[in-house]
Amino acid sequence: MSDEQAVPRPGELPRQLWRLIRPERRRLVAATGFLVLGSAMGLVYPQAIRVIIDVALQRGSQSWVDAAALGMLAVFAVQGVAIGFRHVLFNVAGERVVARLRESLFRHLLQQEVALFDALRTGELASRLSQDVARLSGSIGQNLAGALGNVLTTLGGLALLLHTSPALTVWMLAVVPPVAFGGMAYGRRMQRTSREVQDALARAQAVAEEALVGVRTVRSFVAEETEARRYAEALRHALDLARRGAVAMGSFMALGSFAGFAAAAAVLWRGGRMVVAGELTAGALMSFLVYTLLVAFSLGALSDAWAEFMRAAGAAARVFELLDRRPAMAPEGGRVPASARGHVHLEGVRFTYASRPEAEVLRGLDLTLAPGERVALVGPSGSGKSTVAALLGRLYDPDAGRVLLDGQDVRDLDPRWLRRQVGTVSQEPLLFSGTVADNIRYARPDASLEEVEAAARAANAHDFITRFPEGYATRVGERGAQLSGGQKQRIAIARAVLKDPRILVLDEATSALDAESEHLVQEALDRLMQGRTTLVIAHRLSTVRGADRVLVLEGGAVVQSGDHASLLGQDGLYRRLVERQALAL
Ligand SMILES: Nc1ncnc2c1ncn2[C@@H]1O[C@H](COP(=O)(O)OP(=O)(O)OP(=O)(O)O)[C@@H](O)[C@H]1O
Repeated sequence: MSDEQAVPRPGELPRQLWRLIRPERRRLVAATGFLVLGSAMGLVYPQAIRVIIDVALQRGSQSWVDAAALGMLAVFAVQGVAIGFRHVLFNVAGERVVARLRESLFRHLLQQEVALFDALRTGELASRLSQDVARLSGSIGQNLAGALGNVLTTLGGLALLLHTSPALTVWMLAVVPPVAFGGMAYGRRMQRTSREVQDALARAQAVAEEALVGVRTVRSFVAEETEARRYAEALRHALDLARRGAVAMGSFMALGSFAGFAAAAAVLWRGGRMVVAGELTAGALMSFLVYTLLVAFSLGALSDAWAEFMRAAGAAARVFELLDRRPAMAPEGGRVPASARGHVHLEGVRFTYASRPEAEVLRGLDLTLAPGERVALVGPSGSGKSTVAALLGRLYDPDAGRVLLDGQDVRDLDPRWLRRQVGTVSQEPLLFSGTVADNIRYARPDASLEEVEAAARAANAHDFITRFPEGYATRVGERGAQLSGGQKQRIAIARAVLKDPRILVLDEATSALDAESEHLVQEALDRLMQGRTTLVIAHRLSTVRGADRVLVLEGGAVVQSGDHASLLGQDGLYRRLVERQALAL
């Protein structure tokens, strides 16, 4: 999804935006009031200049000068207050809209089917949450306010110019706007050049980083000189671009400054002649010049704001596209049986990951788990074991065939209810930053501390948790970084105990724990499996020995089934796997 190309469908964006902005309408109306007031004050003060020059100076009256100056001060004071309120109100409204947008986007993202996350890069999703939304926030808050102010100043300024002298206004309009727009267009080109320089520098940095991170490899291949040359080359490219940019900028500054002052001189020349001819007062000419500057700056700022709006529209389109997306798998709704017995049946299941359409993973898989039965799934790497587990929790739907729980197609059941019946303990359990208790409670946020402790006891985790100085309130660090592998696993088991599902999917850890830890984890798992239908993706001989039945998976289908002893007696894949000590590796 490339930048700046996604353009919203007409009519769509305003409606979606309005829904988000609506709650801020009072604040925005007040902000607009202050905006109008501020802009009006900006347009009033040149009148004071006119009064000072035309009336006060000609009459030689000190008191008129004083009055005009005081009047100007009052105008600036009001303008200052208006600018302050405008800024606060627009920004707060903008930030509130953006927070609302971020929240609903995040909520909506979490509702999407898992397959979407396989296809999209996480970085891209995170960038929508942060950068795209931030770009929108800039537009809604400051930019919109600024642009509106500039429109008002331009229109008001033009009206006052026409009022002061229509003839001079026509003259001014022929000279000033082309210079203002020309300057802005050029400025944007300069921005592009400076972005190119940034990109070139970033590429040079990537070269340096690669070499520094891999300094051991560089050293052992005596490639220091090669790397230095690569870096120098990348730098030279950036330097070339920067030099060209500097020359362009220099000529722009020369030309721009000349054009700007020449335009002012042209207006002054024409106006001066009118003053000499008695068609205009000196004060009117001065205020005319000030209005001209105001209009020129506002026009320039407007064309900048326009460019920013176009970028924001692109960002908005990407954000709203996601916000509009309906999950391919409804997140809730469907039958809610009173209880589950735990009979699982997969019938002729075929499945291909949408993100990998060329490789069919499951090819007509049949599998039955009786209530309370403990079944081990083994097979070579990539044979689809984890995929079977994912289908049980309905993270994906099969392309053909059915997954049945107690004889009912899982697609007819409420997914939230279904997922409460299926508990998973994976190889590398993911803990969230927070306390130990928070992590165990993840299964049931309303569980009492007693229940959390009971679950931890059942998972052989209570002892090590209470040995921490802060016990259950110990923070585990991001992704549980402050815990050992065995501790993380036991917390994950405690989580599953608390969830108390009818069906259990265990993905046995491949990385070996030390014997003591291994024993504690195994004991906890045995306790957890009691009375539950269990599917273990097995990696250890001890696990398959303890299973009621072993299923051997190959090429996306069950090729052998039976208990350990009988399978070992057959000349087949199972025996080869056991001989190679590679049940599932
Ligand atoms: N999210 C995904 N998107 C696309 N392809 C996937 C995805 N997950 C797994 N696959 C592919 O599907 C096939 C089966 O993967 P699966 O993880 O089910 O195998 P496995 O038997 O559990 O393997 P292992 O023992 O190595 O964990 C593999 O070829 C894998 O590359």
